[in-house]
Amino acid sequence: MTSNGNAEKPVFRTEKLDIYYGKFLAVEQVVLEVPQKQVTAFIGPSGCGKSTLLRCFNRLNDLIDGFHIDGKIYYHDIDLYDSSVDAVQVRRRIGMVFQRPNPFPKSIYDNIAYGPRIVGHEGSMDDLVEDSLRRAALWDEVKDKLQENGLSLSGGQQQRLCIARTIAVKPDVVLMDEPCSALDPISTLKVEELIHELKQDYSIIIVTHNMQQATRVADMTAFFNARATETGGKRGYLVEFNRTREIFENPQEQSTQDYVSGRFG
Ligand SMILES: Nc1ncnc2c1ncn2[C@@H]1O[C@H](COP(=O)(O)OP(=O)(O)OP(=O)(O)O)[C@@H](O)[C@H]1O
Repeated sequence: MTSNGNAEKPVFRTEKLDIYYGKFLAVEQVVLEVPQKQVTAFIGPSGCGKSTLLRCFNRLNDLIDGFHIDGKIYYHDIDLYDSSVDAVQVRRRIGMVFQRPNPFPKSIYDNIAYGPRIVGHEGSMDDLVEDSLRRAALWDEVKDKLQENGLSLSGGQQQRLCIARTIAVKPDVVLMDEPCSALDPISTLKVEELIHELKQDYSIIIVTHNMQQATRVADMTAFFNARATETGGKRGYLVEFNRTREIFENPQEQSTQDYVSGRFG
């Protein structure tokens, strides 16, 4: 797997980013640089816009009526929302793993082969399927039943299948929206180990409500909060972004301290 650009440069950079659903300004003025080949966690109380921001990075919100942004998101040096950028290509380079495992109702093999077939993968599909499943630490558990339905696997295995499916199209970035929240503790640890392995090759952003998970997997952590608006709603904003250890052991803001010590949220 290759990534574009210099490893010193951020994979994403936002400039004064405002995110709207129709007239509702959901998240305001995000200024953030997400490093390459590291794990970045987004934490914060419910409704502060973590998932909204995450979905901006692969233009998944484009599918929502009324969604728009002000400001900029750069992916490497590309203005991600420029009219010349093809959102389908973006989603190929920037994959996503969701909260609930969502394998296709197809065989384990075809779950992996589906994306590469669409993009015209040349070379051995068997090798690609094996390699993707190995990288997702699932090969040994499924190698003798590749033709069985993906939905026959356990929840934790299904989530690793979804991760294998995501990396099979050789993305540059993997976005994860609470990937372990539907999993038991053992499956959660397996996925966390996998995240550690994957950061050798991919830049990863993970939304999590689990503080321990952020400390276990993330190199960098962004803490978001929401403030009340004049109209009684809530508007998210980035409070603090730093190395995970700093956020948890030496935060600069009182609200970060309160959140990471479990005093609110
Ligand atoms: N499709 C949508 N249409 C309109 N408003 C939305 C949509 N999705 C999210 N919102 C609003 O945007 C704000 C941020 O929501 P978001 O789900 O991004 O927060 P979050 O921090 O990820 O929350 P949680 O931790 O509960 O998942 C909320 O006020 C939410 O109601």
